[in-house]
Formats: sequence, structure tokens, C-alpha cells
Amino acid sequence: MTETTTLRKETPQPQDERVPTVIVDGVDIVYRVNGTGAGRGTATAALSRILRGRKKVERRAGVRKVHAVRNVSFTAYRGEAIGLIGTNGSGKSTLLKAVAGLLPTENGRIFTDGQPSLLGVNAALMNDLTGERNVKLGGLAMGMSREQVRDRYDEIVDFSGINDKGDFITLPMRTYSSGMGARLRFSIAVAKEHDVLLVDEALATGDRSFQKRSEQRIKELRERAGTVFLVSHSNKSIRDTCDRVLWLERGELRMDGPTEEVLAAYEAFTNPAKKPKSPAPAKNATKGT
Ligand SMILES: Nc1ncnc2c1ncn2[C@@H]1O[C@H](COP(=O)(O)OP(=O)(O)OP(=O)(O)O)[C@@H](O)[C@H]1O
Repeated sequence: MTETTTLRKETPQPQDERVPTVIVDGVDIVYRVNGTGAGRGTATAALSRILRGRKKVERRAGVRKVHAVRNVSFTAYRGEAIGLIGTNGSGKSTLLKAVAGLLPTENGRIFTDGQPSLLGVNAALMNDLTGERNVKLGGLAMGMSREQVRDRYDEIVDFSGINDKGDFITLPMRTYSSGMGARLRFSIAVAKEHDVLLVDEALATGDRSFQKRSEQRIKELRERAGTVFLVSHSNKSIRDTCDRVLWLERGELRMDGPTEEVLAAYEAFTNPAKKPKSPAPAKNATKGT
């Protein structure tokens, strides 16, 4: 189970002492996918899963396991912006959801300081309500008071740029393009200060000027002592926003270090043609992945 606990030390620490905000300790995450076993999806099958041992039921029902995150450990500190990179299906979103407390861990533990907030491009706003109603309800849902929402409303709408091309904020969200919807979700989420903010690809959806504003906002959030995690396939966004990068591949943590160092290794991995010239590998050498 994901645990939330206070990590601040009781005794006063020197100013430059780093304060851990997220500790991920030997974490494995496994999805279970129902296969072709009889009765799958029925109420009876669900009841029998509860009543019988998990392993036996899994075998009978043809449950397949997907081991999405494997023995991952790291510590994040207050004030850090950490990029999560890796090829498709490497476990980035899964790890982020687990840090947010939305997925249980199979092994290992996750400790967080404060309540992490996960901002994904699919974060739920209500399509039939106007942008205006969504800003208000979204703000309240994040724990802002009515006054705070009222005070910040114009700022949120301006930041989103939704009204740049006309009065769209009073139209239902279903009339927005996917980029506009993502921008509004991001703008609502960053209106509040977060202890730990988890951003899943949100930056990649906006246009360049929105990306610039988002990067600036992430920097401000960091300066106000939060920790930001950013999952992105845009190496440029990661470079512009993060000072540390975790590289996941096939669920394993391949590298954890300064942005430039990790990105250089990742770029060499994803685009070997660009690798700096090195001596030709010996014939029959095993290819690493
Ligand atoms: N709900 C799910 N049920 C079963 N398997 C899942 C589920 N979600 C993800 N997976 C599997 O877990 C693995 C990691 O997926 P995840 O979405 O975390 O990767 P990712 O690095 O975020 O990928 P991408 O860059 O494509 O968004 C993949 O093999 C994927 O198929």
C-alpha cells in the first residue's frame, strides 16, 4: 500500500539541508488483467475472487500479470523538478499513479510528505459544463475556498489562454479542442500550490507559448518549496523544466541523475545513429537493450 507520512524532521535543520518529499523504496507494481476464464466480469466471479485464494483464482480465471515497475527506488527532495523519461510502456505513468496513491504496490513502499496531486491530460473535468463552471468546481475539488477560487478565477482563465480567440470560457468543454481542454486542466491544477505535483505529459499538449507559460509556472511552484514530477516524451520540455531525470526502461530504473547526463544517455539509446563514434563492437557481441 502507498503510505503517506510526515517526513519533516522534528529538530530544526540547517537551511541548506535537503528535505525529502517522496521516498520510493524497492517498489514493484503489477497489473492483473482478466483473461478468458469462465465467468469473468460477473458478480459471481468477483465474489469467488474474494472468497478464494488469489493465486488459485488467478490460474482458473486466466489472469495475466503485467509487471509494470520493477524494484524502483529513489528519494525526491523539496524544490526539485524531476523528469520521468523512457520509451512507450516503460512504466512512467504507472509509477506516477503509484506515487499519487492511486495504485497499490506489489512490493516495497512509497512515503510522501503531504498530499501528492496527479495532473494528467485525462484528469476529469465535466464535458457538459462550461469552462467557467469547471474552473470553479475544479478549484473547489482541489481544496480551494470559494474566495480563493473567486480571487484566482481571472488569473486561471488568462493563464489557460482559452479566451484568447473569443469567449470560449462560457461554452461547454465538449466544444474545446483537446489542446484547449488540456490547457484548462493544467491551469486549474497549477492555481494551487502543491507539496508534490505530478504532471503527466500536460506540457506536450499546449502550443509553444502555453508550454513556455507552463514551464515558468512549474519553476515558480518549485521555488515555493514544492516538488514537481514531469512525465514527458519531449526532451526539450524536460531540459527546460527539470534539473534531475529518472529514466525508466521496461519498468526498471536505468538511470537517475542530472538532466543533461541522463538525456544524453537516453538520446544515444533511442537514436543510436547519433551516438558519438566509438570502436566497432566485436562480432557476435550480444546486443544490450
Ligand atoms: N490498466 C492497465 N492494465 C494492465 N496493464 C497496464 C495498464 N496500464 C498500463 N499497463 C502496462 O504497464 C506497462 C507500463 O505502462 P505505462 O502506461 O506506465 O507506461 P509509460 O511509460 O507511461 O508509457 P507511455 O510513454 O506510452 O505513456 C505497459 O506494459 C502497459 O501495457
